[in-house]
Amino acid sequence: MTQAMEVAERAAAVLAHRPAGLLTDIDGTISRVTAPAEAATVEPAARAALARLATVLDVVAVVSGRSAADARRLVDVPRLVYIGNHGLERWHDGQVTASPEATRFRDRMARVAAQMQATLTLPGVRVEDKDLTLSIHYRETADPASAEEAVRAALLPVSEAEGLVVRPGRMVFEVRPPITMNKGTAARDLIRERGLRSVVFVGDDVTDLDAMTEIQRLSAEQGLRALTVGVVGPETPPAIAEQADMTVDGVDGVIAFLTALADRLG
Ligand SMILES: O=P(O)(O)OC[C@H]1O[C@H](O[C@H]2O[C@H](CO)[C@@H](O)[C@H](O)[C@H]2O)[C@H](O)[C@@H](O)[C@@H]1O
Repeated sequence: MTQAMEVAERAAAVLAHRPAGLLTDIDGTISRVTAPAEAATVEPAARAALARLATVLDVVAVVSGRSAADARRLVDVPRLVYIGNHGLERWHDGQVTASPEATRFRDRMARVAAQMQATLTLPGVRVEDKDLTLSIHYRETADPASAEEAVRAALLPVSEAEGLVVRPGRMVFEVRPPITMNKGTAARDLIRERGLRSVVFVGDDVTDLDAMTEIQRLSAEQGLRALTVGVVGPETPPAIAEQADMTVDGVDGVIAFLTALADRLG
Protein backbone atom coordinates (compact mmCIF):
# COMPACT_ATOMS: atom_id res chain seq x y z
CA MET A 1 0.00 0.00 0.00
CA THR A 2 1.38 3.46 -0.84
CA GLN A 3 2.01 6.10 1.80
CA ALA A 4 -0.94 8.20 0.50
CA MET A 5 -3.27 5.18 0.61
CA GLU A 6 -2.23 4.44 4.19
CA VAL A 7 -2.94 8.02 5.20
CA ALA A 8 -6.31 7.87 3.40
CA GLU A 9 -7.19 4.67 5.25
CA ARG A 10 -6.37 6.25 8.64
CA ALA A 11 -8.21 9.44 7.70
CA ALA A 12 -11.32 7.54 6.61
CA ALA A 13 -11.39 5.69 9.95
CA VAL A 14 -11.09 8.99 11.85
CA LEU A 15 -13.75 10.71 9.75
CA ALA A 16 -16.25 7.90 10.36
CA HIS A 17 -17.05 9.78 13.57
CA ARG A 18 -19.66 12.31 12.49
CA PRO A 19 -19.97 15.26 12.17
CA ALA A 20 -16.61 15.21 10.38
CA GLY A 21 -14.40 17.84 8.79
CA LEU A 22 -11.34 18.13 6.58
CA LEU A 23 -9.19 21.27 6.83
CA THR A 24 -6.42 22.10 4.38
CA ASP A 25 -3.74 24.70 3.85
CA ILE A 26 -3.13 26.04 0.29
CA ASP A 27 0.48 26.95 -0.63
CA GLY A 28 2.81 23.97 -0.62
CA THR A 29 -0.14 21.68 0.12
CA ILE A 30 -2.65 21.85 -2.76
CA SER A 31 -0.67 24.45 -4.72
CA ARG A 32 2.95 24.12 -5.87
CA VAL A 33 5.50 26.75 -4.91
CA THR A 34 5.70 29.51 -7.53
CA ALA A 35 7.44 32.84 -7.93
CA PRO A 36 5.81 35.26 -7.78
CA ALA A 37 3.16 34.21 -5.25
CA GLU A 38 0.47 35.69 -7.52
CA ALA A 39 1.24 32.99 -10.09
CA ALA A 40 0.16 30.17 -7.78
CA THR A 41 -2.68 27.92 -8.87
CA VAL A 42 -4.45 25.10 -7.10
CA GLU A 43 -3.86 21.72 -8.73
CA PRO A 44 -7.00 20.70 -10.65
CA ALA A 45 -6.87 17.17 -9.19
CA ALA A 46 -6.75 18.61 -5.66
CA ARG A 47 -9.68 20.88 -6.45
CA ALA A 48 -11.66 17.94 -7.84
CA ALA A 49 -10.98 15.81 -4.76
CA LEU A 50 -11.99 18.66 -2.40
CA ALA A 51 -15.22 19.16 -4.36
CA ARG A 52 -16.03 15.45 -4.00
CA LEU A 53 -15.17 15.49 -0.29
CA ALA A 54 -17.45 18.51 0.22
CA THR A 55 -20.39 16.35 -0.86
CA VAL A 56 -19.68 13.60 1.70
CA LEU A 57 -18.19 15.39 4.71
CA ASP A 58 -19.93 17.84 7.03
CA VAL A 59 -17.25 20.50 6.59
CA VAL A 60 -14.40 21.01 4.14
CA ALA A 61 -12.42 24.13 4.96
CA VAL A 62 -9.43 25.96 3.57
CA VAL A 63 -7.28 27.57 6.28
CA SER A 64 -4.73 29.84 4.63
CA GLY A 65 -2.21 32.60 5.20
CA ARG A 66 -3.58 34.26 2.08
CA SER A 67 -6.49 36.66 2.37
CA ALA A 68 -9.82 34.82 2.57
CA ALA A 69 -10.94 36.33 -0.76
CA ASP A 70 -7.71 35.21 -2.43
CA ALA A 71 -8.14 31.72 -0.96
CA ARG A 72 -11.69 31.58 -2.38
CA ARG A 73 -10.47 32.79 -5.78
CA LEU A 74 -7.63 30.26 -5.91
CA VAL A 75 -9.42 27.15 -4.66
CA ASP A 76 -12.71 28.04 -6.33
CA VAL A 77 -14.84 25.21 -4.95
CA PRO A 78 -18.35 26.18 -3.81
CA ARG A 79 -19.56 24.94 -0.39
CA LEU A 80 -16.14 25.14 1.26
CA VAL A 81 -15.40 27.30 4.30
CA TYR A 82 -12.65 29.82 3.46
CA ILE A 83 -10.57 31.07 6.39
CA GLY A 84 -7.82 33.53 5.49
CA ASN A 85 -5.05 35.69 6.93
CA HIS A 86 -3.90 32.88 9.25
CA GLY A 87 -7.32 32.67 10.91
CA LEU A 88 -8.21 36.37 11.15
CA GLU A 89 -11.01 36.40 8.59
CA ARG A 90 -13.56 34.24 6.81
CA TRP A 91 -15.13 34.44 3.35
CA HIS A 92 -18.81 33.57 3.04
CA ASP A 93 -21.12 34.20 0.10
CA GLY A 94 -18.92 36.93 -1.33
CA GLN A 95 -18.54 38.70 2.00
CA VAL A 96 -15.41 38.71 4.17
CA THR A 97 -15.89 38.87 7.93
CA ALA A 98 -12.79 40.01 9.78
CA SER A 99 -11.99 39.56 13.44
CA PRO A 100 -12.78 42.89 15.18
CA GLU A 101 -9.65 42.36 17.29
CA ALA A 102 -7.53 42.20 14.12
CA THR A 103 -9.16 45.17 12.39
CA ARG A 104 -7.97 47.44 15.22
CA PHE A 105 -4.45 47.02 13.78
CA ARG A 106 -5.38 47.79 10.16
CA ASP A 107 -3.96 51.32 10.16
CA ARG A 108 -0.69 50.19 11.70
CA MET A 109 -0.43 47.38 9.14
CA ALA A 110 -1.04 49.85 6.31
CA ARG A 111 1.73 52.13 7.65
CA VAL A 112 4.21 49.23 7.75
CA ALA A 113 3.16 48.18 4.22
CA ALA A 114 3.69 51.72 2.90
CA GLN A 115 7.05 52.05 4.61
CA MET A 116 8.25 48.70 3.28
CA GLN A 117 7.07 49.58 -0.24
CA ALA A 118 9.07 52.79 -0.02
CA THR A 119 12.27 51.49 1.58
CA LEU A 120 12.71 47.89 0.37
CA THR A 121 14.11 48.61 -3.06
CA LEU A 122 16.10 45.37 -3.44
CA PRO A 123 15.13 43.85 -6.83
CA GLY A 124 12.88 40.83 -6.36
CA VAL A 125 11.45 41.82 -2.98
CA ARG A 126 7.65 41.96 -3.12
CA VAL A 127 5.20 43.37 -0.59
CA GLU A 128 1.88 41.50 -0.50
CA ASP A 129 -0.63 43.70 1.31
CA LYS A 130 -3.39 41.46 2.70
CA ASP A 131 -5.15 44.19 4.70
CA LEU A 132 -5.10 42.44 8.10
CA THR A 133 -1.60 41.01 7.60
CA LEU A 134 1.34 41.63 5.35
CA SER A 135 3.76 39.32 3.52
CA ILE A 136 7.21 40.45 2.41
CA HIS A 137 8.51 37.96 -0.17
CA TYR A 138 12.19 37.54 -1.10
CA ARG A 139 12.02 34.34 -3.20
CA GLU A 140 12.69 36.24 -6.42
CA THR A 141 15.84 38.03 -5.27
CA ALA A 142 19.23 37.10 -6.72
CA ASP A 143 20.55 35.98 -3.32
CA PRO A 144 17.66 34.97 -1.02
CA ALA A 145 19.94 34.30 1.97
CA SER A 146 21.31 37.84 2.07
CA ALA A 147 17.91 39.28 1.06
CA GLU A 148 16.39 37.54 4.08
CA GLU A 149 18.78 39.41 6.37
CA ALA A 150 18.19 42.73 4.60
CA VAL A 151 14.40 42.37 4.79
CA ARG A 152 14.57 41.29 8.43
CA ALA A 153 16.76 44.28 9.34
CA ALA A 154 14.39 46.71 7.61
CA LEU A 155 11.14 45.14 8.75
CA LEU A 156 11.68 44.29 12.42
CA PRO A 157 12.19 47.82 13.85
CA VAL A 158 9.27 49.27 11.85
CA SER A 159 6.90 46.44 12.82
CA GLU A 160 7.96 46.50 16.46
CA ALA A 161 7.48 50.27 16.61
CA GLU A 162 3.87 49.69 15.47
CA GLY A 163 3.44 46.86 18.01
CA LEU A 164 3.08 44.22 15.29
CA VAL A 165 4.53 40.71 15.23
CA VAL A 166 6.84 39.31 12.52
CA ARG A 167 6.94 35.59 11.76
CA PRO A 168 9.09 33.87 9.12
CA GLY A 169 7.60 31.58 6.47
CA ARG A 170 8.80 30.10 3.19
CA MET A 171 11.05 32.83 1.79
CA VAL A 172 8.65 35.33 3.29
CA PHE A 173 8.16 37.35 6.46
CA GLU A 174 4.57 37.61 7.68
CA VAL A 175 3.55 40.66 9.73
CA ARG A 176 0.60 39.98 12.00
CA PRO A 177 -1.37 41.77 14.73
CA PRO A 178 -0.20 40.99 18.29
CA ILE A 179 -3.24 38.88 19.13
CA THR A 180 -3.63 35.21 19.97
CA MET A 181 -5.50 34.29 16.81
CA ASN A 182 -3.95 31.88 14.34
CA LYS A 183 -4.75 28.77 12.32
CA GLY A 184 -5.09 26.88 15.61
CA THR A 185 -7.72 29.17 17.11
CA ALA A 186 -9.53 29.25 13.74
CA ALA A 187 -9.60 25.44 13.59
CA ARG A 188 -10.83 25.25 17.20
CA ASP A 189 -13.61 27.79 16.56
CA LEU A 190 -14.78 25.96 13.44
CA ILE A 191 -14.75 22.59 15.24
CA ARG A 192 -16.87 24.07 18.05
CA GLU A 193 -19.21 25.97 15.77
CA ARG A 194 -19.98 22.89 13.64
CA GLY A 195 -19.90 20.44 16.56
CA LEU A 196 -17.31 18.30 14.80
CA ARG A 197 -16.39 14.97 16.38
CA SER A 198 -13.55 14.32 13.96
CA VAL A 199 -11.06 16.36 11.96
CA VAL A 200 -8.28 15.77 9.46
CA PHE A 201 -5.86 18.65 8.93
CA VAL A 202 -3.29 18.90 6.10
CA GLY A 203 -0.46 21.45 6.05
CA ASP A 204 3.20 22.05 5.33
CA ASP A 205 4.46 25.26 6.93
CA VAL A 206 5.27 26.75 10.33
CA THR A 207 1.89 28.49 10.62
CA ASP A 208 0.23 25.08 10.14
CA LEU A 209 1.89 23.92 13.36
CA ASP A 210 -0.57 26.17 15.24
CA ALA A 211 -3.46 24.15 13.78
CA MET A 212 -1.76 20.79 14.30
CA THR A 213 -0.92 21.40 17.95
CA GLU A 214 -4.39 22.79 18.77
CA ILE A 215 -6.16 19.89 17.05
CA GLN A 216 -3.90 17.42 18.88
CA ARG A 217 -4.67 19.21 22.16
CA LEU A 218 -8.43 18.92 21.49
CA SER A 219 -7.89 15.25 20.70
CA ALA A 220 -5.96 14.57 23.93
CA GLU A 221 -8.14 16.69 26.24
CA GLN A 222 -11.61 16.57 24.70
CA GLY A 223 -11.77 13.32 22.73
CA LEU A 224 -11.82 14.88 19.27
CA ARG A 225 -10.94 12.17 16.73
CA ALA A 226 -8.11 13.69 14.74
CA LEU A 227 -5.39 13.10 12.20
CA THR A 228 -2.78 15.72 11.31
CA VAL A 229 -1.04 15.20 7.98
CA GLY A 230 2.27 16.92 7.26
CA VAL A 231 3.28 17.64 3.68
CA VAL A 232 7.01 17.02 3.29
CA GLY A 233 8.89 18.77 0.49
CA PRO A 234 12.26 20.45 -0.07
CA GLU A 235 11.29 23.57 1.89
CA THR A 236 9.27 21.96 4.67
CA PRO A 237 10.51 22.86 8.16
CA PRO A 238 11.55 19.68 10.07
CA ALA A 239 9.01 20.51 12.79
CA ILE A 240 6.17 19.57 10.43
CA ALA A 241 7.19 15.91 10.14
CA GLU A 242 7.95 15.86 13.88
CA GLN A 243 4.52 17.26 14.83
CA ALA A 244 2.26 15.59 12.26
CA ASP A 245 0.70 12.20 12.96
CA MET A 246 1.44 11.09 9.39
CA THR A 247 3.15 12.57 6.34
CA VAL A 248 2.77 12.60 2.58
CA ASP A 249 5.37 13.58 -0.04
CA GLY A 250 4.72 17.01 -1.49
CA VAL A 251 1.70 18.27 -3.41
CA ASP A 252 1.57 15.06 -5.43
CA GLY A 253 1.27 13.09 -2.19
CA VAL A 254 -1.58 15.37 -1.06
CA ILE A 255 -3.41 14.85 -4.36
CA ALA A 256 -3.01 11.07 -4.10
CA PHE A 257 -4.19 11.16 -0.47
CA LEU A 258 -7.23 13.40 -1.09
CA THR A 259 -8.25 11.40 -4.15
CA ALA A 260 -7.94 8.09 -2.30
CA LEU A 261 -9.93 9.55 0.61
CA ALA A 262 -12.70 10.75 -1.72
CA ASP A 263 -12.76 7.28 -3.34
CA ARG A 264 -13.15 5.65 0.08
CA LEU A 265 -15.80 8.02 1.39
CA GLY A 266 -17.72 8.52 -1.85
O1 LIG B 1 -1.08 29.23 4.64
P1 LIG B 1 -0.85 29.10 3.17
O2 LIG B 1 -2.11 28.92 2.40
O3 LIG B 1 0.18 28.05 2.84
O4 LIG B 1 -0.22 30.51 2.73
C1 LIG B 1 1.09 30.87 3.17
C2 LIG B 1 1.63 31.98 2.30
O5 LIG B 1 1.56 31.48 0.95
C3 LIG B 1 1.95 32.35 -0.10
O6 LIG B 1 3.37 32.48 -0.07
C4 LIG B 1 4.05 31.23 -0.24
O7 LIG B 1 3.70 30.63 -1.51
C5 LIG B 1 4.13 31.40 -2.67
C6 LIG B 1 3.59 30.69 -3.91
O8 LIG B 1 4.11 29.39 -4.02
C7 LIG B 1 5.66 31.53 -2.67
O9 LIG B 1 6.08 32.34 -3.77
C8 LIG B 1 6.12 32.16 -1.34
O10 LIG B 1 7.54 32.14 -1.28
C9 LIG B 1 5.55 31.41 -0.14
O11 LIG B 1 5.88 32.06 1.08
C10 LIG B 1 1.24 33.68 0.01
O12 LIG B 1 1.77 34.59 -0.93
C11 LIG B 1 1.28 34.28 1.41
O13 LIG B 1 0.41 35.39 1.48
C12 LIG B 1 0.75 33.23 2.41
O14 LIG B 1 0.81 33.75 3.71
